[in-house]
Amino acid sequence: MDLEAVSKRSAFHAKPQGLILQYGTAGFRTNAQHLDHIMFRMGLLAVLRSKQTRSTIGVMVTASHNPEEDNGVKLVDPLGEMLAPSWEEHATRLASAEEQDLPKVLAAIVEREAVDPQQTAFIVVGRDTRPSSEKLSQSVIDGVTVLGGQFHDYGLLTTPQLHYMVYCRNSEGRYGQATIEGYCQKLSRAFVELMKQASCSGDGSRWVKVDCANGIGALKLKEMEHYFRQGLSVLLFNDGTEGRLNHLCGADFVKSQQKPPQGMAMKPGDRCCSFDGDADRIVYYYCDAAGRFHLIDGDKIATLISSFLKELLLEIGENLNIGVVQTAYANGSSTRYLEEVMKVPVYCTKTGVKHLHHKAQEFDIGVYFEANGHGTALFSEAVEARIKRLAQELEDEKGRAARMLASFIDLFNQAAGDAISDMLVIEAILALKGLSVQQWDAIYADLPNRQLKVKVADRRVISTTDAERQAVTPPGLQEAINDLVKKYKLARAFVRPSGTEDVVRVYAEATSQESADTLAYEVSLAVFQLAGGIGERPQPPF
Ligand SMILES: CC(=O)N[C@H]1[C@@H](OP(=O)(O)O)O[C@H](CO)[C@@H](O)[C@@H]1O
Ligand SMILES: [Mg+2]
Repeated sequence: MDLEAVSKRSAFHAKPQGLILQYGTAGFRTNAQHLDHIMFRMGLLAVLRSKQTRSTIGVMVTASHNPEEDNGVKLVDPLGEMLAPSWEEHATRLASAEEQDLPKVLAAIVEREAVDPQQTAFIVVGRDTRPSSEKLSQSVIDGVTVLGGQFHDYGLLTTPQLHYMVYCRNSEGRYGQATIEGYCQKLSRAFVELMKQASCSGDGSRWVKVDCANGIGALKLKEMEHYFRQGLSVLLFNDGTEGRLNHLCGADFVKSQQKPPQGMAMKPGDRCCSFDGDADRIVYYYCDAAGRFHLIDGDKIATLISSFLKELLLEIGENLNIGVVQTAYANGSSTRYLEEVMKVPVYCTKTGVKHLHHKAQEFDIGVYFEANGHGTALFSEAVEARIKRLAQELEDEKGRAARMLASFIDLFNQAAGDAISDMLVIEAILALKGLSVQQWDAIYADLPNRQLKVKVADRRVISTTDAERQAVTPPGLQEAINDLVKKYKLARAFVRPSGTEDVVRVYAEATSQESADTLAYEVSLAVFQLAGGIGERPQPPF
């Protein structure tokens, strides 16, 4: 490895002095103007990780649901997973190193991780539709090549498509073909197969309205549509031809504002969904006859999916261990419904999909979703092999159920939460069960809830335990929250420092919107007072 060449090349990707960025929950993310050196350095790091794991590593250039002027980058590990935590630290160190220290920091990582410099490296790169993404992805490639790495640039991809490509390449084709064609065919074949089973229930002309957040999802759905048209028509809105990326639209906007995106023509009863800017999140919604908006978030998606998979297993007569993984943000009603009515065990992890993904791998079938709509289902290798065998061996109703489950296994993107794949899964389940969007929504009633943000001088003063549901520091904060929660029926509240924004997040839920709002406000005041609030005191959200 020619570290001198790295130094020379790095001069073309100079780091603004003093700029310190951290590899957070979703990689590096900030205004695109500050990211060129980060991209170059992540190209370098990807090469080291690839050499160490002797596998293909992915680099995705995107800032997901953040504004168009932002950008970001994250690395994808061999099985399509998020980068291992110890390497996140290397990423932060490498990104923060001043120019002259770069070779030293690289050499330290090589030594610490026992990277064999002679080993070959292969990197795949993808990017979203932001104006800054193309140039930034070239900087990644510059970093890859200066360290002698080979690469394939996929160009425009959704984030989950890149995760899929990495997984395929490292599974010697067992998971699928590492091409867009391979992705479209794998998912569409499974979907069309499932919809054939549903057509006997009389619904041959399904359609759904999709808000693409003016992002990559629109391009990729257009590219894929003809593969699955037999089973579903998609009516695209916010397809990027006019509006700005994520501006007043997209899954994050719809979930956090609890209202429809701009630019979508919604009639009462229409089944609608929104992707986020890199198409790894999805939420559904509809409007009733009185014009009231109803959101169907990640929790209800997880409930629909896990209940359906459980029913299929029952029909096949297989007793497999199925679990649902959520975070503290999951609506209390969803947890209660899953545990008490569906008798499905539920686990809570820290925020951030890597934690959920990791936990879900412990089950035969693990379904995970963040309330904001990021999630998927994972099937252990043994289960996948067994179901695919049963699909061929069994006959009658059992055989039909096994073949359906086998198709669902193919339809899920098991590398990462994927809005396109999840949408097809949901559409197939609704069609197979003959459920309308209103009937799906009626499975349980969400507890009213409120999320607020509080600015503090240093959010690291708040530390948490019990999957972020209890604050350990600063002293007195948890006691204050407990006292406030006690005032309301069936209420719950917690606070945690955000991993992607410089704020403390406050969450509260209760039996009425008024109580949830008041509780969230009171907890915000407690944070402001006990955790070093800055600027204006929190205002009531009503
Ligand atoms: C409450 C919330 O929605 N938090 C989001 C947000 O993380 P924070 O650490 O809360 O900023 O961004 C993450 C990355 O996209 C996502 O995984 C997570 O669910
Ligand atoms: Mg996203």
